[in-house]
Amino acid sequence: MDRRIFGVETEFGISHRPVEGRGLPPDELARYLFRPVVEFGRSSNIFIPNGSRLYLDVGSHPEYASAECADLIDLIANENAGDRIMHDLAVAAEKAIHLDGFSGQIYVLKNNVDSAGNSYGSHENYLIPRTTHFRRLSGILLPFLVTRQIISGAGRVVPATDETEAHFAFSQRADHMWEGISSATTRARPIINTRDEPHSDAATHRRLHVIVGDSNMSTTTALLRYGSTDLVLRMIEAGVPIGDYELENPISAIRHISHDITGHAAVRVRGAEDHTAVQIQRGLLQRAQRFVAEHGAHHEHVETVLELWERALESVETGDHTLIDHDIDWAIKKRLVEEVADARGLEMGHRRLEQVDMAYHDVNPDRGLFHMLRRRGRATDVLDAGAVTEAMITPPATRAALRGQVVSTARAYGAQSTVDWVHHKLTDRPLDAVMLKDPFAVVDSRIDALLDKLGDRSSQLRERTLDERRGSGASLALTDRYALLGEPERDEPPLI
Ligand SMILES: Nc1ncnc2c1ncn2[C@@H]1O[C@H](COP(=O)(O)OP(=O)(O)OP(=O)(O)O)[C@@H](O)[C@H]1O
Ligand SMILES: [Mg+2]
Repeated sequence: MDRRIFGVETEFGISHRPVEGRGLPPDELARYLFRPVVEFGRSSNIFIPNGSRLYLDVGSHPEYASAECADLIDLIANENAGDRIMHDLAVAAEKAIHLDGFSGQIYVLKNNVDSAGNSYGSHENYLIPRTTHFRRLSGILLPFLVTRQIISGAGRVVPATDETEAHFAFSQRADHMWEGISSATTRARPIINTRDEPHSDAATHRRLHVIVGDSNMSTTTALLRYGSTDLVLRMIEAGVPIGDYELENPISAIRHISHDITGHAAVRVRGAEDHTAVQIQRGLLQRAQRFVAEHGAHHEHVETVLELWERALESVETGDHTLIDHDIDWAIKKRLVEEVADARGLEMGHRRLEQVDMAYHDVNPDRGLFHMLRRRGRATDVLDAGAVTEAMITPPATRAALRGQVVSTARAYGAQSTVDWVHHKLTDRPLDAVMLKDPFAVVDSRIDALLDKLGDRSSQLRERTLDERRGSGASLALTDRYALLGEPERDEPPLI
C-alpha cells in the first residue's frame, strides 16, 4: 500500500515514592492519575480532542492509544503527546496526593518491565489490505520482528540470575513474548496478534497488531522502527521475493538475540544454515533498498529510514556503537550506563545501574534521563520544536480530525458525544450515528450535518487561545478547543 494508517498504543508503568514508608498501591495511584480524565470525559476510557484514546484497563497500567496517523512523523508526535499527557496527569496527581496527606513523588515510566519483572507493552497497528496472504506475511514478518530489536530495542540492564551474569541486552520486551502468532493479547503475548478488528472496512482491510516492540524514548529510533516495518510490509504486499528466513523457534530466537549485544548470536532458520540477527536484517535491508530503487520512495522519510537502518546494522556488526549512540535507544542508554559505571566504579550487576535504566524512561521532561540527554545534544530528534505540544491539541490529518471535531464541538455546546475509532454520535441523538469506515477521510458531510444539529457553528463557536486552554485543564490535551461566542459571564454566587 502506498498510503498506510499507523497507530501505537503505549502502556505506562507508574509508581509512588513517598518520603518514607510504602508507596500507594498502583491501582490507587492509577485512580489519582486518572481523576482529571474522569472529570473531563466522565469515564476512565475516553477519546480526547487530539483524536487519541486514554484509558485505564483493569490493572494499573494506564494506556494511551495514539490517534490513527497517515504519516510517520505525525504518528511519533502524537505518540509523544501521550507521554506529555501522562506527565501532566502525574503532576496533577502529585498535588492531589499531597492534599490528601501523602508525601513524595509520582513516577510515570514509558518502559516495558517493572522492578518486579512484570511486562507491559507498546503495540503497533498497521493497516494492511485484506488480500495479503497471512501465511506469507507471517513467514517474512516474524523473522523481521524477532531481529528488529537490534535496530530499535530500548536496551536493558539485566540483573544477574543463577544461570547468567548481569549484562546489557538489546530489548526490554524480548523475554516476555510467549508465542509467534495468536489471537490472544495478554495471556499468550504473541509477537503478532491476529484478533480481527480492522477499525475500517473489513471487506478490504485488516489491522495488523504487533505486540513485540519496546517503547521508544528516542523519536529517531521510533522512525526507524515504524519506517522499517512499513517497508517490509510494502514489499510483502507487492509480492516481491524477500528471501526465506523462517525461524524454527521464534521465541527462543528472540531471547537469544536480545542477550547477545555483539549481534553474533545465531538462530535456526528452517531448511537453511543458522543465521545471525545481523545477517537476517541485512538481507531484508538489501531487499528494501533494491525495492525502493526500483519502485521509488513512497513517502518523504524513506531515505532517512534506510540510512538509519544501514548505520544501525553496521554499528552492531562492527561493534562500533558510537555510530548510533545518539540515535538508537539501546545504544544511547548503553553509553550512559557505561559512563555511570565507569565514573562510580560500579559492576554491571549494581542496583544503581538498573535505576539508571528505569530513569531513562521517566516521562518527566525535567527529571527523565533520556530527556536530559536530548537537551544536552546527546540524542537526536526527528520532531520540530513545538510539535509535541501541537499534537496534544490537534489531531492528525486522518479520520482522527473528524473524531476530534465531534468531541470538541459537542463539549462547547454542553452536549455529550459517544465516539470510538469508527462510530460517532451525540449521546442524546443515537439515531444519527455516523460510521466512518475510511480512516484516511478528513472530511465527511455526515459529520458536518451531525454537528450542525447543535447550532450554527460558524457564527456561534470561537476557537480558544492556547493561553486560555493552558489555564483551564490538568493537561492541555484535556481542554476544549472551542467555546461558545458571547457565552454569558457567570457571576460568582454569593458566599452567604
Ligand atoms: N484502520 C486502522 N488501521 C490501523 N490502525 C488503526 C486503525 N484504526 C485505528 N487504529 C489504531 O489502532 C489503535 C487501537 O487502539 P486500542 O487501544 O483501541 O486497541 P485495541 O487493540 O483495539 O484494543 P485494546 O487495547 O483495548 O485491546 C490506535 O492506536 C489507533 O490509532
Ligand atoms: Mg489498546
